Amino acid sequence: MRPVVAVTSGEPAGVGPELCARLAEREWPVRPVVLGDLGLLRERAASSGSAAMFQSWLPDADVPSGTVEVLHLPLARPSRPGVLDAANGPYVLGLLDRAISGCQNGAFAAMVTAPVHKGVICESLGGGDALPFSGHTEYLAEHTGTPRVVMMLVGGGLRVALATTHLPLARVPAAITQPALEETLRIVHADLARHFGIAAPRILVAGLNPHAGEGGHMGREEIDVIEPVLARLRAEGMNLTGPLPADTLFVPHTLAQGDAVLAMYHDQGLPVLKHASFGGGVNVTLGLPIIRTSVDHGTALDLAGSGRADPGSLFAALELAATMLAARAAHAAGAAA
Ligand SMILES: NC(=O)C1=CN([C@@H]2O[C@H](COP(=O)(O)OP(=O)(O)OC[C@H]3O[C@@H](n4cnc5c(N)ncnc54)[C@H](O)[C@@H]3O)[C@@H](O)[C@H]2O)C=CC1
Ligand SMILES: NCC(=O)COP(=O)(O)O
Repeated sequence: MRPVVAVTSGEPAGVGPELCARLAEREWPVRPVVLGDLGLLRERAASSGSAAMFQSWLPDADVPSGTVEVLHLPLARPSRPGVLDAANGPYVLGLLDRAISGCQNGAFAAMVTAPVHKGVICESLGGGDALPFSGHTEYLAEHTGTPRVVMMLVGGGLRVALATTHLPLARVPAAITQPALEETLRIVHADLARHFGIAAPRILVAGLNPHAGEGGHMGREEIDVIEPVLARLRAEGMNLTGPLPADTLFVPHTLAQGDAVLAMYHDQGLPVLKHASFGGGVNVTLGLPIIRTSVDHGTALDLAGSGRADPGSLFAALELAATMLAARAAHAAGAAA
């Protein structure tokens, strides 16, 4: 029996629904079940030229090839491609809630997420200028009761984890405290072993400031925060290199010396990753009690309904969820032996 993986179809006005229809094009090592409005999925498949067939998910039913299994959850209002509607914000969050509860009660082995639109969800929550929804990562942490999680993107031969995620740049330095950085590194270390089969991970840690602070002349976070944490964790046996100047960390010679990079903030690490792998990269949430992977791109409202959106990242996200499930089982078996 293949493990059942929930695939949330995301923002209904974006490319998520049509990309989910394209899961019908392949056989998968896991059994994907798309969470979304069945009518919407049919309509977007048709408008984007997909020949996918759809069937309601019944755990014991057989599925002909070329068919997408769907757990139908109804839209609040009909959706047009490229046109956001805050009335559907609760629908999008409802997809996530259903996937989370299914992972927690054992119905699903993992979840994969198609893109959501953070702005329209904030609007639907009446956020004003506040940010009541800043991303799947933070939402999953809150809704699984996990105090800290880590966003890591995988692609183009790279693994790039982030010490901070969706935060205004001005708030980044204050968020990089010794306890936060220490917890983040522990999560990256543990999950590279648990979910990626890397027994003794080598982690390259970026500095925050240009030239990693130039010995304190261009900022002191490296001296006051990062170095003491690295020293403490090295004493426990972790293989950590840094703080490294971020501008040269991503040269091939340096990257070859690590299994993953820890960047200090979103736009320090992700542009490099997306340059190397856009369309085939995967976003993984480390530190959760469940396995969650996601596409590396957003809602692409400009492409919705056109059939021109590339499904490569969604396909890679599903493949990686399957690989992580296998690695987790092997790790657990090793620990029990
Ligand atoms: N996993 C998620 O839920 C993510 C959600 N977002 C959200 O998506 C919304 C739009 O973000 P943008 O910055 O405009 O990024 P975007 O990724 O939606 O679009 C950037 C450019 O990439 C293109 N693109 C995106 N996906 C593509 C695909 N599958 N195939 C071909 N081309 C593709 C778009 O057409 C556009 O030109 C925002 O609300 C953002 O927060 C962004 C990244 C990830
Ligand atoms: N830049 C990554 C992104 O926006 C996706 O974040 P999340 O929704 O997976 O938390």
